Amino acid sequence: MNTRARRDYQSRTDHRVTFREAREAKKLLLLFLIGSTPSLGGGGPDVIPECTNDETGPMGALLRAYYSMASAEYLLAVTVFSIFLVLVGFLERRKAASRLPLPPGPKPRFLVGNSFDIPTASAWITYTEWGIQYGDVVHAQMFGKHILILNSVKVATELLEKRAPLYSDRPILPMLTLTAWDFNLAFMPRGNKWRERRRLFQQRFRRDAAAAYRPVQLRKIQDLLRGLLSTPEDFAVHIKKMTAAIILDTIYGYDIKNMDDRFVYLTEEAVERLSDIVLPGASIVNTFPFLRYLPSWFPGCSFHKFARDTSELVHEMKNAPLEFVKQNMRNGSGKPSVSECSLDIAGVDTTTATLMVFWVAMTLNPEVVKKAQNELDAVVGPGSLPGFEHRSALPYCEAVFREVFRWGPILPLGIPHAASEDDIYEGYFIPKGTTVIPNVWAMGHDKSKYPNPDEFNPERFLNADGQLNTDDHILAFGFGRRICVGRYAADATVWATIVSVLSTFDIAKPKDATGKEIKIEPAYIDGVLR
Ligand code: HEM
Repeated sequence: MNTRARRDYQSRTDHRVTFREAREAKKLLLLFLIGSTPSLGGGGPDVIPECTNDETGPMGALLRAYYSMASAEYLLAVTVFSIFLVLVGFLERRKAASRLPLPPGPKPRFLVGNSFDIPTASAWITYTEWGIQYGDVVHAQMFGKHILILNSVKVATELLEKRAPLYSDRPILPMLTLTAWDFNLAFMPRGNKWRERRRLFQQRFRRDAAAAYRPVQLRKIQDLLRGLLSTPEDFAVHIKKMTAAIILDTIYGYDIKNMDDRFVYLTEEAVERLSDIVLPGASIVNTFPFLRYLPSWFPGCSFHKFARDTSELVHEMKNAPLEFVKQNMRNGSGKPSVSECSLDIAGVDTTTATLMVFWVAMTLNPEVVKKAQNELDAVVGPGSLPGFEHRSALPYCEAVFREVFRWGPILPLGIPHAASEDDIYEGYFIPKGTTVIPNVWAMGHDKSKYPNPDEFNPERFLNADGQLNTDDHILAFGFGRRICVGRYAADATVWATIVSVLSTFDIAKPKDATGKEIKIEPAYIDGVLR
């Protein structure tokens, strides 16, 4: 054998060794991947032929090359295979999960689902009845879109709070974008923009920061009392002005002067339109998003005009305070700039609506007014207005405050959340994208917890000794990571207004010309806000 032939032979032999060992290594690698070897750190690299630095000659070089190639190949294979396994596992789980039943609910019809079962008015009553029939978690569908109704505090806590990362999104509603309402934090999908804005809001409205607004709140409440003294019949106007004034001052430093203020008008108008934008089934484009790309003359696409008009209104509403602040900037006040925060429905109209519920409740329950006034007289004394320092000494007034939120939640179906991933709850499948509606009305009208729930009865929050019980969770502020950011400020405004009004005024039914009381039938306007 000549030198060249020997080298070829040697080289072929080395290759044979390498291929054989490589085959062996691959076999072991496969065994490892299917679970025969203990672990990547233990079994994996150990099975590859050892290669030391002092190994010389072509065999050493080949083994070194092989070692590094095999390691890279090995790692790549492990990575690819692991990703593959994760994907298969995910798909398998999804397949298995989707084989699980959906939560119980009214039987859907072909294509339209439960579109005809979901009422456009007082839906919370129907949902509460479904709760009695089907259970705490009820499923419905509209043209293939899943809706989950949560009828008890237990399930709302389980899903919206304990599984908050899965249930902190909002449903995608094209109409919100078309009307420009999507600027509002309350309707923003979960994501960085929402997180950032919420964090800013929280900085200004968390419990201790909100306490700084008390002087503004008390000042505006005194304006309300003066207004009530001069024109008591305009109580609704005075309340609106007060809540708007508090929000505008605390968020924008905007000191509102009178009710004709364009900003208040714009806010009211824009909020009124929300029910035609966000309620399930309210707008066809929310059900069939492709319609947004069709022209307004196309049959069924008249929503375009409504959307255009509303978006002009919303833009003007957003810019009105900006214009004002430009002219009246209070430099160095430490308040957020307009570009950082945005006024939202949650601020003005929720507080106004809650105080209107209080007004109705007092008109219908004069004995509650009397009891609260007796407590105020005993604790604060005549001739003085109650302050926050009196709060803990006024358990009956606190019970009135809690009962207002329970008896007449102004967002009876909260603001819907959305599931950002598939989920399984008590053996039921909840698909990604499901709209999740907390039925706050049902929770506060649960007969087992609140007997005679339609009665306004503050005593349900008191123990036999007249002290407050532990039921202090105000469900009306929502749940989980989407819970109302303004709740501490709202809590203070509502409480201080209730006690200030009760300590200075009687609230009673109006009388006719003969002095007879006029009967009052409380009626709620259907909408996002009642
Ligand atoms: C009595 C008055 C109020 C009530 C009943 C109320 C109720 C609510 C409810 C039910 C939500 C949705 C919670 C959820 O999705 O689970 C919400 C969200 C919100 N509220 Fe309030 N709210 C009130 C006052 C306020 C005030 C005064 C402010 C601002 C200063 C405010 C700011 C917000 C904001 C920014 C959101 C959106 C939070 C988010 O989606 O991350 N609210 N509110």
